[in-house]
Amino acid sequence: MSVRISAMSVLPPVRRDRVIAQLPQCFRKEAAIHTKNDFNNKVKTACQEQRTGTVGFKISKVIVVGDLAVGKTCLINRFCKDTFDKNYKATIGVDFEMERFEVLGVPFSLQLWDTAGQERFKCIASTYYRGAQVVIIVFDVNDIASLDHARQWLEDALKENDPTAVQLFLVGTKKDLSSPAQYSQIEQDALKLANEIQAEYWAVSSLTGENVREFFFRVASLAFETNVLAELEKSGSRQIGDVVRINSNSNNLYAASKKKQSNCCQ
Ligand SMILES: Nc1nc2c(ncn2[C@@H]2O[C@H](COP(=O)(O)OP(=O)(O)OP(=O)(O)O)[C@@H](O)[C@H]2O)c(=O)[nH]1
Ligand SMILES: [Mg+2]
Repeated sequence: MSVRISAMSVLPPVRRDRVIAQLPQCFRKEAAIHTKNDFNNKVKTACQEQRTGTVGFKISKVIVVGDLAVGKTCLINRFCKDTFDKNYKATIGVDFEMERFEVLGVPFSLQLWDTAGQERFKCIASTYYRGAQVVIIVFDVNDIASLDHARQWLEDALKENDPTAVQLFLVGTKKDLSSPAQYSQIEQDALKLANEIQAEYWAVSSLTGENVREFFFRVASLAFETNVLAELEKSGSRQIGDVVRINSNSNNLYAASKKKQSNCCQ
């Protein structure tokens, strides 16, 4: 508790437009990590009671992969800087941005790794895949080949990570460039793939900003939820018992700690 207060006083406050009080909804119910309307009850209670352990200091690593020029950098720049550059500048290797959120009153950070899609930079970029909690596979909704390559990007990203621990998103970009008819055709294929690889599907436009903020809020919220649940599982009953003791009577705590000490010397 005291650590949390001092960390909060050192860091600047989280931007007002990065405060998440409610679970943002998925884009398509047919391809979502889950379709619940609200945060998990255990997570909500833990946040209210400030029992989120180390989650408030955690930085979750997010890697953004996909073919060259599909719009990975523009997607990150639209969200983090609210800018859009119509000129293509290839990412060389990797870049990263930090984004701080506050979810259900708890600070939470995402480290967004923007990787190169160009083949010649791929081997540098792939050395940064390790330790990702979230993998975002980006394709261009006007380029079916970039969707076909999504599986390969996924395979490469998962080589460096525990597949069961990664949250996956499949994101179609440049929605502004496609007609509704063209779009709905590629969306069928994208939804099918998203289901096969168990990814949550989104379609966005970094030019207009459509769905960009909603998407990243969803990523932050789901990553946060997973982290809190993992923390609760890890801490189990021992820490919860300790908190009860602290709250009920500080003398008891002293007695308990003395007892613990004597036990451990035996
Ligand atoms: N119309 C439109 N153009 C976009 C959009 N997103 C990106 N672009 C354009 O697509 C081109 C490539 O965008 P980038 O974000 O640099 O692509 P990238 O995936 O980062 O490419 P690499 O770094 O080489 O892997 C640029 O010219 C962008 O302006 C979008 O939503 N709409
Ligand atoms: Mg780029």
